[in-house]
Amino acid sequence: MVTTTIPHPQNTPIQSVLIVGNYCHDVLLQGGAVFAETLGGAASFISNVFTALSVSFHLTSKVGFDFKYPVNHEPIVIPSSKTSVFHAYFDQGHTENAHQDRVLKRVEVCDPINPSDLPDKRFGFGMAVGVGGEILPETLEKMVETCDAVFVDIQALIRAFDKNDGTVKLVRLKESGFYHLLPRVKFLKASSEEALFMDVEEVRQWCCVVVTHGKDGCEVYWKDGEMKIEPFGANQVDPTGAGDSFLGGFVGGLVHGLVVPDAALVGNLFGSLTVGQIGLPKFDLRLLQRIKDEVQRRKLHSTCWFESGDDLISFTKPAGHDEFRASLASSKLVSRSPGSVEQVTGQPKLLVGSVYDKPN
Ligand SMILES: Nc1ncnc2c1ncn2[C@@H]1O[C@H](COP(=O)(O)OP(=O)(O)O)[C@@H](O)[C@H]1O
Ligand SMILES: O=P([O-])([O-])O[C@@H]1[C@@H](O)[C@H](O)[C@@H](O)[C@H](O)[C@@H]1O
Repeated sequence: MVTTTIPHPQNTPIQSVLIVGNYCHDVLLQGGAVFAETLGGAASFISNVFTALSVSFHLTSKVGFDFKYPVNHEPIVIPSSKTSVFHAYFDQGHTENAHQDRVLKRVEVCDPINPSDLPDKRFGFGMAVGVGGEILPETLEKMVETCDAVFVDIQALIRAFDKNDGTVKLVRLKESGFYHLLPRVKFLKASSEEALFMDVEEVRQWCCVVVTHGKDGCEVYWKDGEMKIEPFGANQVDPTGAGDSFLGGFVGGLVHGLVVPDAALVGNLFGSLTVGQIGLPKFDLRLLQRIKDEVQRRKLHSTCWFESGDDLISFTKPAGHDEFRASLASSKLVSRSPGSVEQVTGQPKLLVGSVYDKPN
């Protein structure tokens, strides 16, 4: 079995998670018209998945006086600031330096998250998941000091914003001001577009790199190997938040004691559930119960991170991985009925009936 020396947090069975990143308002546009307004930000998509998976967490997030969505985990409200707002344009085609299927513009920006905004306590897991440049190098530094295992979404590190219209551009990870911290980070997640802005071969020597590939699932790279994790099918109507929900499912799976390949399947599952809906997804309660049951069953049958007691995480697909995938896939088949749907935070507001269909 291939293993690597990632210590498991504090040898305690139940892990607490710190999520750091601002909520935002998302406005989705197509053909010059707004078709939906929703709560956004990686923090909101990840909280949604954690609540679905019964993972408890602390969230540090900032919004302005105009924040308009009810949420279960209250953000810090900055009275002198507006909430960050992103406009997502789905019909401007491919650009060299941005997400392939949408052009994002940050049109309002809330305050950054400073080290002093973080709670003064230790966490098993920390997640640096900014969307609008709100995570500062010193904030990530405090996270690596106070969290046993830090997970970073590369978008928190490499986004730059056009001075005139806020268009999101990407800068190379090496020039981001965060590079020196990577040896202290445990997992770095990037979409395939974002991965072009880093040297995967170099970074995987320091931390595990997870690259997501949309409908094709994801790939995990670590020092001594790599593996592809199969996707789940989906009827995509809105790609927003797929990567965030993937990360929520992945970390949620690890928190529940799954090994990396199995947790990445849970990530793929939540990514696929997210693209099937506009904005923050609602999850069918029976589907969630099936997923949680499968995760518990799987945990009992694999050598789990927290219970192995040897401080090692296995990156090899354990026996039964394909069966676990099949059982998760079949859990998607449970039918939806009125009253069985859960959504933990803000509802999207649909302004016109049509939805965006991502070209594959
Ligand atoms: N069309 C799709 N069908 C099935 N799964 C998808 C689809 N799009 C995304 N996913 C899932 O969500 C994950 C993240 O999506 P991706 O588009 O790579 O991220 P991002 O939203 O950051 O660009 C993928 O690895 C995959 O598991
Ligand atoms: O779609 P995805 O890349 O996973 O994540 C998205 C961010 O890129 C975007 O800035 C934000 O406005 C969305 O709400 C969502 O968080």
